[in-house]
Amino acid sequence: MSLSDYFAEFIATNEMTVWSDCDALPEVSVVEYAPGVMALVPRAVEGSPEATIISAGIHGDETAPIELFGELLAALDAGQLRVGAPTLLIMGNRRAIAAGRRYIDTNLNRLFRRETLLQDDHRFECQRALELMHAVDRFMSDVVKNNDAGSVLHLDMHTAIRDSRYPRFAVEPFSETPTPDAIWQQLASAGLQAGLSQHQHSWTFSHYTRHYHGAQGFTLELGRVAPFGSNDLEPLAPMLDLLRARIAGTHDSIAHQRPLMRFVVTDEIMRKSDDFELCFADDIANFTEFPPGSCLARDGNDGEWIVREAPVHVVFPNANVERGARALLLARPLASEYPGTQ
Ligand SMILES: O=C(O)CCC(=O)N[C@@H](CCC(=O)O)C(=O)O
Ligand SMILES: [Zn+2]
Repeated sequence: MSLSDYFAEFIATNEMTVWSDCDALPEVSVVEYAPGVMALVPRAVEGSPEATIISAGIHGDETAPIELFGELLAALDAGQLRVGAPTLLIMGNRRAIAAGRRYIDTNLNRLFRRETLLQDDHRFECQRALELMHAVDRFMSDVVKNNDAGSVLHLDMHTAIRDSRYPRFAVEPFSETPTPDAIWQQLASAGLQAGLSQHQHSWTFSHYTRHYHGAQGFTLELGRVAPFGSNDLEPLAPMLDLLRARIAGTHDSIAHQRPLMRFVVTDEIMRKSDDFELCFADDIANFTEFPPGSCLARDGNDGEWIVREAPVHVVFPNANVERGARALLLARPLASEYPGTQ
């Protein structure tokens, strides 16, 4: 069975896909950790190559990352991409992808919290979050050597609902430990134009690998949501190059010279009531700047959110989130444009 067939079947069928070993990767141990989750581990490795976790389809309507993932599978199947470093390949929300929806019961990318996610919550995404957390735990304990957790890179690929002043950007989950410069440089070389650092825990998938395992986890926004077949993958070619290089274990040879604009989240506005609305047009681009005095949102009896003394940049505004969920992030730029500096 090819990896492409396996993942296509996983998305398309309601039956459990059964992985049967393939001939295309003779020097690689290919193990199914959970449905739609494959660990590829080279049987003989030189040195200690850095492991990578690559996930797509956590939101079912974000198709460009799924197409990029498909390119990797095709290259692996064709023998055009050698596995030189441990890799965990994850296809997130099967049912939401098949339905072309962000999620089925609840937003999967808010559930990655060990302390609160219960085994007996039978909503589809809750069960899937448990499977994905266990798969990452297994990869980190069985495959990643002791003390190497900090070198593992988790790239959780998404696309944004709206346009963006920086069409491709990385969200860095909150952590006490700063991301090494070399990682920012890899992201910049992959064509990411901005990095947005979270100011508090957010319980997303990439936060999970960072918070519980000390890995380098990022949510990547790779353009705008579009149906399958309508994505322009050309601007994502450098991203594909990075993914290929990480799998091959050759990313050290990638040239780094692009700048990356850095922002930090200063606040988030939650939707509290049914009467929540944004004060600005629905289709403004991510990172649009609002000067002091601007109204950002109105929420039932809580009144209006007004920008105070310094301008803010608005990211992920969405009035239609579930009650209690994040409706927008407010960010400010860091002083320097260059990777790793603040
Ligand atoms: O465009 C939007 O409003 C949402 C795009 C998206 O799915 N973004 C991620 C970001 C996760 C993070 O904050 O790290 C999400 O909302 O889950
Ligand atoms: Zn998403």
